[in-house]
Amino acid sequence: VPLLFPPDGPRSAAGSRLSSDAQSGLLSQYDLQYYLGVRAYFQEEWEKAAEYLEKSIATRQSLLRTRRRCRDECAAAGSDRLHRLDTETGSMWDLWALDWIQRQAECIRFCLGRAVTPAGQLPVSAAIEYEFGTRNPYNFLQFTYYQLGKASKAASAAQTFFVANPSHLEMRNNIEKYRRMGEVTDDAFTDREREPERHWDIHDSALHAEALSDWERAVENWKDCVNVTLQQLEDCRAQCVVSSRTLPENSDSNRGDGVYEKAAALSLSLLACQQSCVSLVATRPGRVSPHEDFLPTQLEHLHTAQFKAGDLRGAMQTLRSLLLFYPSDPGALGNLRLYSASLGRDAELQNAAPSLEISRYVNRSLLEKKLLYFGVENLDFSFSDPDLWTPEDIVPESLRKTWRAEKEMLRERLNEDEREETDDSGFYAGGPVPQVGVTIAMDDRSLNGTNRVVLDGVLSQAECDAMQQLASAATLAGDGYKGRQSPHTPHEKFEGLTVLRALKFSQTGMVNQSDARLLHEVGERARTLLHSYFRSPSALFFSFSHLVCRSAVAGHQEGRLDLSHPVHVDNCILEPETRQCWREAPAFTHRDLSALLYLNEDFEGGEFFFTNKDAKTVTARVKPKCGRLLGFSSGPVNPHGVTAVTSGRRCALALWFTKEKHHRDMEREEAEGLWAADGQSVVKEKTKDGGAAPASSRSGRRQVSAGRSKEVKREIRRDEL
Ligand SMILES: O=C(O)CCC(=O)C(=O)O
Ligand SMILES: [Fe+2]
Repeated sequence: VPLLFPPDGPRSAAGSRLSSDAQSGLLSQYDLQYYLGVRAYFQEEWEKAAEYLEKSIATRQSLLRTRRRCRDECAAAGSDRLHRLDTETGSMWDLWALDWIQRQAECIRFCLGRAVTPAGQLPVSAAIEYEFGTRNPYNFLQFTYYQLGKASKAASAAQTFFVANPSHLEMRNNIEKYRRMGEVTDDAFTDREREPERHWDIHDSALHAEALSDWERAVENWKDCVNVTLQQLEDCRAQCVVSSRTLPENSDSNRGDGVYEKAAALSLSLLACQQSCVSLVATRPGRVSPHEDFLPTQLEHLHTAQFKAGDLRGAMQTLRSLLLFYPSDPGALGNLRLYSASLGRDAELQNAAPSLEISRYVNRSLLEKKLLYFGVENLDFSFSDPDLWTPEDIVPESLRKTWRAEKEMLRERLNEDEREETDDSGFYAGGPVPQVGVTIAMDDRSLNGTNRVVLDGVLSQAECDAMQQLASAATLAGDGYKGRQSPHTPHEKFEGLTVLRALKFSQTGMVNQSDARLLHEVGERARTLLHSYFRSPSALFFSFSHLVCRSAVAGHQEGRLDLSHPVHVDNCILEPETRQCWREAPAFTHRDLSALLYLNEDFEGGEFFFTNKDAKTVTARVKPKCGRLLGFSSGPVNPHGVTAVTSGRRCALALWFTKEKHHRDMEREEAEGLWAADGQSVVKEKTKDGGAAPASSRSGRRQVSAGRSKEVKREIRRDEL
């Protein structure tokens, strides 16, 4: 967000610029609208935030459509100059070429000028492109609509964001919450960005039809999929040609490139942009890697479906299209021979030509690649080819050699990164454990990682029983706290109880006051132990904690393959494909230390495990049991998950700590305040670093009558919804 400063300074100027744009009826700067929306959001001016965020989305969509239209309208501009290129010789050739480009550019500029303001035609920053590419505007909109009480709109924004960010656990929780709201119907959960991704729906229907052996429908779906994919490619390519771009910078200013070198660099960068559409269109929202060989693979499927459906002519035509990508593919050639033999002398069938669209597509792509590889070899241009089918003879041998060497180096570097991984949390595991009876059961070495620990003996059996009892009592008490379906899996129920909620139950007599106090106190105990063991240089504040149980849903366990808690990192959004972890809102980025204090072992499954950043390779496992405290730094060095709980109920106190005071858990403080107001000592005392140390007393036997308790105003917090 800090990158989104408006280009023209003060707010009033920006606002008035936009309103005069609106009067002109032209499309204005969507990045400026977005900036105003985000700023209103942080100022909690929800109406205004919704207005500007929606405007920015709509303006961007119109702009993309306008560019495509202008490209189509101007496709023929100046083409009479092109004909001269074939006939003219000598020094006039380049002038005709420049003239042709000039005509095209003029046509496009004029076309855009009729629909878009001059500022709206300028390129937006990479940060804005990233925001829209990851659908972050819908993240802001979700919360904005929630604040405005527009639950259906919020649900749709949540869904739209989630489709592109499927590992975002908080948004998943939000969607679950919207689903439980009576006023939100199923069709509210629409993906608002579906249109430019509709080839995926068709793709999936085609696969579905195949699975059902419904070959007629599969043929229709695959044909449709190929066509829509080609259209999406055109839409994407149009954006390269028509949107303004900055001239490629001289990498070396002394080289003194002239106008021709600049022109070459610019047109090569346009070609590279157009080529990159292959990857963009083949990448599902929310995924990082494209489907490899997307178009040829669709043709393979289409061919099989046509054959199965008895459409030999169609199958033959599709094979010929496929051979344009892979001219010497032995499977395709073999099939072609087979068809020829069985079709006999039916001339019409034998001559089934490849699809015109595919043949145009392949030819154009080959021409572009030739130019690009020329640039790579001779002009220091860098280009990464998105296709697997590129024939070898298009790539100069010298390049192929360099690539092989680079690939090798990259592989080595990746291995090194894995080994040299460090944790920037500031923790330094290995400090003393200041409690009698507590032992270090596993450390960094035995847990195969950085800043991880397992301490045993933190709770007595009686304490574990009391806490489990508390979980059961709170479940029985109802009042909004019913075991609900887990946000992570449909095969388990999930119950969570915070200290404040336990206190309020105790005030109405539904749970024991002493148990509510115990819940608070064992959290403090865990905090002290971990603060000391991890030698935290700063204070550790509670960020959030709850008593949480996961129960297997009987009759739903057969052949289960999912996890109780999918692999994740607590303070960032893990992207296993790239091994990156995005420390960005609204992940709980302020969490520094995570802990689980386990209460029981009488269940099946439910094992905790750490993985590498690939989210696959398990590096250590921890089996829960009463009094076992697992602590680890919340950052990217510690991806983790929980295996399926297939029978029984698994309970733990989950705790997250932060080093930043302003992120401390206000709810917990509220509970402490209520206890203090009732004349009970708060079970903590301030230490010099601002943190809290546990007191020895486990007081609080007195039952408070329901009538006397003060009602606590509690709002849904941003991280809860
Ligand atoms: O329950 C556990 O063992 C781990 C839970 C967890 O990773 C989480 O809630 O973030
Ligand atoms: Fe976690």
